[in-house]
Amino acid sequence: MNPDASDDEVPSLVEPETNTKVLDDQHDEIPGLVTSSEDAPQAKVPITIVTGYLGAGKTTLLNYILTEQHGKKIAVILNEFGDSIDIEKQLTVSDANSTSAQPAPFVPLANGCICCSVKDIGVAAIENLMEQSGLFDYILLETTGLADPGNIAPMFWLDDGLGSSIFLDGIVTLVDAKNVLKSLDEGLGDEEKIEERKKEEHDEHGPLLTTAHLQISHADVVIVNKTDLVSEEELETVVQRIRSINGLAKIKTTTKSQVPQLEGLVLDLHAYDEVTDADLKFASKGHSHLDPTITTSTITFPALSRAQVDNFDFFLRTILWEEILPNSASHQPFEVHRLKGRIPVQDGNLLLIQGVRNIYDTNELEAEAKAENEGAKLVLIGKGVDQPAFNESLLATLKR
Ligand SMILES: Nc1nc2c(ncn2[C@@H]2O[C@H](COP(=O)(O)OP(=O)(O)OP(=O)(O)O)[C@@H](O)[C@H]2O)c(=O)[nH]1
Repeated sequence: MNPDASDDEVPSLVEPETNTKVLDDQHDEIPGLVTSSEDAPQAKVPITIVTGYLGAGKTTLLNYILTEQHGKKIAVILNEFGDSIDIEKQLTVSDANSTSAQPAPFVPLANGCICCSVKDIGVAAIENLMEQSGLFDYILLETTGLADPGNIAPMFWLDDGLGSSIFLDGIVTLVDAKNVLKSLDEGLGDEEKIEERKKEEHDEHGPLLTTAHLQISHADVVIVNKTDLVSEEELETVVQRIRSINGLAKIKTTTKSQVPQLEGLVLDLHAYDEVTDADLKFASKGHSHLDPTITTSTITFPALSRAQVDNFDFFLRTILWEEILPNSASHQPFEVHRLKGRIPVQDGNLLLIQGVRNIYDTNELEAEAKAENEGAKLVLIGKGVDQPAFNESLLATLKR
C-alpha cells in the first residue's frame, strides 16, 4: 500500500541549478526563469498544506498533532474563507492565554504550538502573521473543505524561489473512507460545480472532475481516515482507487486521524525537493486504471544526449503551458496536475523534474554515479493523459 520510499537513499545534491518556470497568463511572451535565492536556506520554515473534504478529519488530525510531543513548535493556520470559524471551539486543546483581553491573531497552545485563523492564505499574509508570532519551526495550513490544492501549492512553491522565509514541504489530503468513493463518482459536495457544468452549452468535459479528484491528485500523502466505518474489503477498494488516481502519493489508513509517525507522513515530506527513484518505480508499476477521470502515467525512455536536453524542456513547456502534445496528431484535451521525473543525461548528470499544474522546476545534479543506467522516467498525474500518445510525442520531440 505504501511506496515506502523513506528507506531509499536520497541522491546527494551537488550544487543544483534550479530553474522554476511558470506560465504567466497575463502575458503572451514566454516567461523568464526564476532562479532560487542561495541565501540561508536553513532559515526557511516548511509548510505542509492539509486538505480534505468537510468532515474528513482535518481538525481531528490537527488536534492530534497539537497534543502530541513531537519536539516541534508548530504554527497551525486555519483558512476560514469567510466563514466565522471559532478556532478556540474548533481546536479542543487548551489555550494558555484564554484570559487575555487582547484579541491576538495567534492562540498559544499547551505544547508550545500556536494557532490562528486567516481569510487570506497568500504568502504575504502568512509571512506577515509569522513576523508577529515569534519563533516556530513548522507551519501547517488547513484549507477549507472545497479548496483545490493545485491553486494553493504554487503560491508557496514559487515564492520559495523569490526569497520567501517559508517553503512548501508537501500536501496531505485526508479522505473519509466511508464517503470518498461517492465523492469521486457523484461529486458529493460539488453540486454547484455540477450545475455550472450542466449550464454550459458545449459540454465536452468528459468524466466528472470532482473536488475529491483534485485533492487526491495533488496529494503527496493521502490519509484514508474513518477506517472504523468500513469493512476491510471496502477499505481495500478505496485504497486501490486512490492508488490508481495518484501512484506517487504515500497512503496511510487511520482511525481518528491518528498518525503515530508524523515525520514523513505529515511533517518533513520534502515532496518538492526530492524525486527518488523508488517513488517513480512504484508509480510506474502499472496500477490498474480504476478511475475514469484521473490516472497516473509513466513514460520511460533512454538517457538524453546533451543536445536533447533542450528538446525535452520544449516538450515540458508545450504540454504544461500550451496543454498540447508537440509533434503529435493527437488532439485529445488533457490537464496535468502533478509531474515528477528523473532524467539521466549521457554525460553522467541527472535532471530531477517537479511539476504542479503549469509550473515546473528542473534541478540538474552533476555527475550522479550510475544515473545513466537508471533509464529516464517521467510520471504524470492528470486528466486525459494518454500514455502511448505522450510517449510518441516525447520521442518525436527528442529526435528533432
Ligand atoms: N467514526 C469516526 N469518526 C471520526 C473519525 N475521525 C474523525 N471523526 C469525526 O468526524 C467528524 C468530523 O471530523 P473533523 O476533524 O472535524 O473533520 P474536518 O475535516 O476538520 O471537517 P471540517 O472542519 O468540517 O472541514 C468529527 O465529529 C470527528 O470526531 C474516525 O476515524 N472515525
